[in-house]
Amino acid sequence: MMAAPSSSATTPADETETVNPDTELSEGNADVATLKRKREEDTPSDDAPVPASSVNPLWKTSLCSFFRRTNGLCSHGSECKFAHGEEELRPRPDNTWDPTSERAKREKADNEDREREKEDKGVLMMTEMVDEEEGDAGLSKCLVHLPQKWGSDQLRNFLNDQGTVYKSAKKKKGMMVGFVTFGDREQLETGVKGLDGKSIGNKNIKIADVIPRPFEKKGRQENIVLPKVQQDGEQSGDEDKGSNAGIRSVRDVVTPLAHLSYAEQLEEKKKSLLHMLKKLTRSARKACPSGVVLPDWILKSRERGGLPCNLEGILESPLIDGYRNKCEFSVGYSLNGQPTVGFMLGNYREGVTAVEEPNNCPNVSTIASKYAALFQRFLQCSELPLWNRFNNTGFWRQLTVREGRRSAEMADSHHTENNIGEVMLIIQVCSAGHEDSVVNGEFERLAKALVTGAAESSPCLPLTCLVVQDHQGISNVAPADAPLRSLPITLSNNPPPPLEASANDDKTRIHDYIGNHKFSISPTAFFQVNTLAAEKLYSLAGDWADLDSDTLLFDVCCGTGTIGITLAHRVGMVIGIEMNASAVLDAQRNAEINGIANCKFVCGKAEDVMGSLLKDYLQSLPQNTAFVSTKCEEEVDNIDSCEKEKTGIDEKQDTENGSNNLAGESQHKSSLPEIEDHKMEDQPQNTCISNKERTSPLQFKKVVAIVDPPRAGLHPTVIKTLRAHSHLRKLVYISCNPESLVANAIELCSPSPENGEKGKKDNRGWRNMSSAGLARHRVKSMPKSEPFRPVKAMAVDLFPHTPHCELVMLLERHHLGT
Ligand SMILES: C[S@@+](CC[C@H](N)C(=O)[O-])C[C@H]1O[C@@H](n2cnc3c(N)ncnc32)[C@H](O)[C@@H]1O
Repeated sequence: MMAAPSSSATTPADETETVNPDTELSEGNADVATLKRKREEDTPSDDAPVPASSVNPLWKTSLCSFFRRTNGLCSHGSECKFAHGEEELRPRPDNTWDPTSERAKREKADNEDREREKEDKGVLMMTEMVDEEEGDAGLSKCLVHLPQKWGSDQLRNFLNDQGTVYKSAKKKKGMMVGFVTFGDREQLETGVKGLDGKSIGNKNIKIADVIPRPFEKKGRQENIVLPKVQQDGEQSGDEDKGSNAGIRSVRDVVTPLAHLSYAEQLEEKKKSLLHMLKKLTRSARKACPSGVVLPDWILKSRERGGLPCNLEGILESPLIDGYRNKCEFSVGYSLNGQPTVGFMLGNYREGVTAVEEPNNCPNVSTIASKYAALFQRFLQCSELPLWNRFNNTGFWRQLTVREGRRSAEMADSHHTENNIGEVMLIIQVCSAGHEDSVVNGEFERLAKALVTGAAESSPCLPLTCLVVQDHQGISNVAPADAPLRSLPITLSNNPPPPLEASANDDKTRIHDYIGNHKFSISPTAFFQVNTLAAEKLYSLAGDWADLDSDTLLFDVCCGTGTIGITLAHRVGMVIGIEMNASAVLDAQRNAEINGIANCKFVCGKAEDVMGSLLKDYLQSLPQNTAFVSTKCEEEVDNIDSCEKEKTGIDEKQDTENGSNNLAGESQHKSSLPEIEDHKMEDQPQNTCISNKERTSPLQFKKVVAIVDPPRAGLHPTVIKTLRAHSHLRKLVYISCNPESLVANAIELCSPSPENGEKGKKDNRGWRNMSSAGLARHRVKSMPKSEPFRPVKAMAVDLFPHTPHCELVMLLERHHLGT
């Protein structure tokens, strides 16, 4: 199931939008009810032809209750619209089955089994929290589902309240697990019996084994021989096998769909997208203010089995294996205690810190795996320590491998690895507290090891630039302005040139191609991780945006300018908006190297600049006064604090959510590029426009926006701005997180209240709301404006073997004056 990673963590019981096959079918069930009401009127007469299944998509998609109750005596016989028995039953348009059917029940049970299996396996390994002196790890247990805000004191209080006898107990705030060591086996058995299943809040405690790992001794790593894993308190006989027992493999964690054929993976993704889309209809129906007529698209959703618009399909990824052009490899210890470069086996919150090699993850390219192995070999004899997530100390943190393809003319269709022409390696470290001379020495040795390893590899590996990122934060997600320095790449035995204190812009970039367009990419700029599939995505967005030379295209969250630049020849002008300063510089450079003159890129947060840009560029167009009032535009600026805060939280979740840290995207704080005299006088300080003069407003017949926000979705201010500007009739929404698309679409597509009703000031409950619940709440204070309507949706699979998928939705408003 493709649940967005953050949903379960933030969705409380009272606001649940969880996917329940029964409630999911409620729209469909409404259709069935209508069918049942009509069955008498529609009873086909002898000479009337039987309605063909093609006429009604719900034909025989529900079991006939008369047939079932009367043991086959339904008077409509074979002409009955309802299925007489399981054999006649057809799947519903959304690919689900009548929930009362055996098939649906079996599917549900299978899903539950799978979920349970996942839960059972989702535990744990670490001894950092179990002291050496406490001795026998066999006497330690891990308590799962504890409140994250608890520290060790609260855990001990809880154990004392329960009358549990133990030797020591530890817990770190922020984790949902704690560790208890018992004095002897009897204490352990009694303790486990008393604690297992005990509820705290709405969670039941689960007891898991602790799988010991090496721990740190006074800053120096020390590997200890691993005790055998405990199975029901017994020691297993095989150390190597034992240490991995019950733990999901890195392949399962990073690419959980890899066990399915590609066709099956697409089917899974489609199913989960259909569930998500139906949530949009349900939520928009709920959000519709009382006394306001439901929009047509909601009323007609019944004909589509509850969908807000048709899901037209799912475009396949041209490459299914090794497609990622960017991999972020963690540095840490494997289950066997070896310094390892790869992926974490779970997330820190759940107490998992073990890292395993990426070799079995089919989405990782051979080149990336080889670089991970080279770096790993280097770390095994480095003088400096690996980063320790428990006490936030250490030096080596992360390796990012970014690849750029050669142009299409040079492509080798048989050996896709041969198409990689450039590679950038970014090594993240935390230099604080380490001596410069030692650090510089290690960097020189590292550069040599990587350059030599790449040259000796067969075939040899491309290596274009080597960059060090210095980051002191707790999570590996560094801000865009974290210091970068370039390491020289030299193969000769001559002494290398001195290390450069800062990354020289020209030396720290790689290039990739989308169609015939060449893109220059700097270390922290976003670039879609599956270039060939992104090409399909952008061209679909362009087709749906219905562009022509009279179109002004807003490319919102434009990154390195990929969407605007690839579509520039189809429009009059492109305005790109992006908050990451180096991505904006890349975008400018990219327009130049592709000889494109009709693109402008603005550096700033969309929520800060969108309103004034729309005003500037649209001011000479005739206003559609039916829907825009000055008041409405003014109101856009008044975001209440709840929205601001919530957005901040979403962004944080976003960055911390990359549980398998194959993040294609990180949230960056913008730092300004050095472009002089380009600040727009009426813009907030942190924004600038990339061209020399401010272009005077031009007359464009059409204004279209393509938005491609990060996982958290669009800021509420951007949504209000888009709604407030009635010239904007068409909006193509590209989303890497269907859950936030749904939340944003609720706000974009729900009618605004008649009397400009204000949202309640008391927003204390927002923290516990789902994103859809929050969106419904915001609709209440939406300034009076014409809503969009969902016209069609299409998925593009950029992430084979994982549950993720891009979703594109076309939103429109009626034509001016209608
Ligand atoms: C999913 S990426 C899309 C980038 C680009 N459209 C592409 O396909 O390469 C989202 C981009 O939005 C940028 N971003 C995130 N929050 C933003 C904000 N509030 N305003 C403007 N840009 C933002 C990120 O830096 C990132 O480049």
